[in-house]
Amino acid sequence: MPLTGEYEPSPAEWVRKQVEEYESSGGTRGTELRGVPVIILTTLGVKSGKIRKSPLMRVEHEGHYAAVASLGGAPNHPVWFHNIVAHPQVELQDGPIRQDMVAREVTGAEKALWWERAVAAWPDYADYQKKTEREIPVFVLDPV
Ligand SMILES: C[C@H](OP(=O)(O)OC[C@@H](O)[C@@H](O)[C@@H](O)Cn1c2nc(=O)[nH]c(=O)c-2cc2ccc(O)cc21)C(=O)N[C@@H](CCC(=O)N[C@@H](CCC(=O)O)C(=O)O)C(=O)O
Repeated sequence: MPLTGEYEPSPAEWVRKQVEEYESSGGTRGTELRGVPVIILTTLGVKSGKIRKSPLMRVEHEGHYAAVASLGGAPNHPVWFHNIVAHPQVELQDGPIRQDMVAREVTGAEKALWWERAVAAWPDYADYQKKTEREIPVFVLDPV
């Protein structure tokens, strides 16, 4: 069931612009970062109830995706982390395809497997983890 509510664009201009280009082109433009594929994760704001959209690096395996709450290795989680924890029903756009997903945080061996996939897709993730004491959370998004 697609998320409904008022969309609140990101206060970060580069993020807002990427979402705008991605969506207005039907997922044919604005779909990369430095030549690497990006997806759009839509979450429900845990406080505002508004629709939030966060581009993330595309980490996919057999129709399942990872959402890596890296925030470039910042000491704190991205805010969308709290949205997903409170409301795991999310939407994912991968190029022209949008689908409803359910998110679950992974730990242990499953996290290690997805972390390997994430670093293979975007090696900077390994640098981000080295930069911070915070253990970067990984969510797996399973199709509904
Ligand atoms: C700036 C902040 O964004 P954030 O949710 O912390 O997410 C920060 C970033 O992770 C997010 O911008 C990502 O899209 C950045 N980003 C990546 N971020 C990542 O963490 N991982 C990635 O792989 C990644 C890739 C990527 C690729 C392209 C690109 O353009 C951006 C990319 C934000 O939107 N803050 C809002 C609030 C957002 C929100 O969800 N509020 C909740 C309240 C939540 C609460 O307060 O608990 C609500 O509405 O209820 C604000 O300050 O008004």
